[in-house]
Amino acid sequence: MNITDNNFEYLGMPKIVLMENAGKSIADEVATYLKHEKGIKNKIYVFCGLGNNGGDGFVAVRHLMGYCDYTDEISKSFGVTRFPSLHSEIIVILLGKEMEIKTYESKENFKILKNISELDFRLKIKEIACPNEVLKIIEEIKKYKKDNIIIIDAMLGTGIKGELREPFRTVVNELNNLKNKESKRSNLKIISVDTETKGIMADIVITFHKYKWDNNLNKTFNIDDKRIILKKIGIPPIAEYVVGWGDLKALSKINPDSHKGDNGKVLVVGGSKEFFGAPILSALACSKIVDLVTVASVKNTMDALRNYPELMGYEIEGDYFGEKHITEISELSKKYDVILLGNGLGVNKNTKSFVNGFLKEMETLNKKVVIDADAIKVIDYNNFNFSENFIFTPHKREFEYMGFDMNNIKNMGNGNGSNSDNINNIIDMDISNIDSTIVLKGKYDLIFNKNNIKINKTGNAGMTVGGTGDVLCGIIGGLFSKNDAFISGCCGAFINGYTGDLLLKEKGYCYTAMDVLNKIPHVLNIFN
Ligand SMILES: NC(=O)C1=CN([C@@H]2O[C@H](COP(=O)(O)OP(=O)(O)OC[C@H]3O[C@@H](n4cnc5c(N)ncnc54)[C@H](O)[C@@H]3O)[C@@H](O)[C@H]2O)[C@H](O)CC1
Ligand SMILES: [K+]
Repeated sequence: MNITDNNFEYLGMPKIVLMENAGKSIADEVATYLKHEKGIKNKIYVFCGLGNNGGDGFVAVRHLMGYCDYTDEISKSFGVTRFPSLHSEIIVILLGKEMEIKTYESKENFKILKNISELDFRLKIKEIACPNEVLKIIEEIKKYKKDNIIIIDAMLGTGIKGELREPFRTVVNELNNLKNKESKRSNLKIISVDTETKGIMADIVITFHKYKWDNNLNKTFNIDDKRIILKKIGIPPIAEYVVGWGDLKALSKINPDSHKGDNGKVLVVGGSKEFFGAPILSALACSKIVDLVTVASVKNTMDALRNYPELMGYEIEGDYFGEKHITEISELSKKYDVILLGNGLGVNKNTKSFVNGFLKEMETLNKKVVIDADAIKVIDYNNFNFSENFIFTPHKREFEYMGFDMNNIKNMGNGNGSNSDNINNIIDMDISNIDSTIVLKGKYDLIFNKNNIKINKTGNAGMTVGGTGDVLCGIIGGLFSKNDAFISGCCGAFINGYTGDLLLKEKGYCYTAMDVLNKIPHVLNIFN
């Protein structure tokens, strides 16, 4: 959920506008349950949490005030035509203190309510922290037998973690008891905002944008649950399919008081007599993210490695990787979290038998592997399992080596594709056996596996300079040491391209892969 919210902000839509749309949609629906009969009062109790679920509640209250303000005989008797009616009263119960409200958008909306409640006696605001204050409010609600009682649960939404803490737990228990005791009363409704706070028995749930969030188990309604009312709040479908800073914020954080090696150990398996630089570029990129990076390669690479004290080396005998290295490098790989395979490996029968044999071992060891460049070209795909621990980083030609057809990709980026939420409408071929994550590089990178798909729009034509593919592989490998494959692929593509965009502004198109590599810490810091 937060990933989409934040990525929508990345697309330029401020969260406070989303909250406004959400809160208004709540008020528009709740207004239909208000009673406008003589002698009947509407009493709306809005229980608000300290996160954005509570924020939605604040916005809903403000819009509800508009629905409660209608002229009536009392107003006329005051000789004014528009005086807030006495027929409705809204009581906001904040489950905590104002200064504990978490987000900017919630704080701002709470401030507005405070300003209104100073002038309009129909709006009361109570800040409660301990459970027994809740009991007094419940007793108060029980007294109003004839009034139309609407209870709005804006306590917790998709951000809930673990078991309910106080005073939320008492509120939920007491509201459920009230509901049970007064079950015959048609004039008492509990309406939940976005999701039911854990355990509450809501009559109605007004939820936003969609019925369930794949990456957030707090929201998994099914379509035929009659209590659910779905409200669109202005989030276009693409917001769920674009890689943005929401994805970066969801990355696991580097633990500040960690020890050497806690933040990832990566083994780079690449290089050959001719191409000894490629694995070093990947390794250097990776070393900006993890603690320990070792390059296993031929002598030429080892000689070049001497210029980079931050990298460790492991020399293999010969000019190319071959069958005889499978056991040795598989053994070595056990000490590492992630293996980067392919940069500068060379394409010949030796490297072919090494890559296929080595990947079988990696699959047996359940090792995370980023498979790039030459390794992609030499795999025997007829006898290959796309394991979920593998990330591929092909460009278009390598993608076709893998047995895919570029004509099946409707690239969302240049508008000739569909933005629907079904992978097959974007990639119309059977990828049900693709557990691996594929980062298909292009003007817009497409990152997908059989369950997920996202598009990355960072980057520019300057990225075609040699070596940026090796840098991308290193970034993804570094992230992969502490995150799962899909988010590592997405964020690696985003960081690589975003770095290139910054360099384009600074240097025009003539930046190099080393410039990108050296800019990575700066970009990581922006989004940390
Ligand atoms: N894109 C949309 O659909 C929009 C949804 N909005 C609303 O935002 C909430 C999610 O907000 P968030 O701040 O991430 O989380 P919550 O408000 O649900 O809760 C966080 C809040 O609660 C505290 N907390 C967490 N766990 C517990 C617990 N077990 N017991 C007590 N308290 C808990 C935590 O400390 C935080 O203070 C979504 O549901 C929508 O309602 C946007 O407003 C509009 C766009
Ligand atoms: K709720």
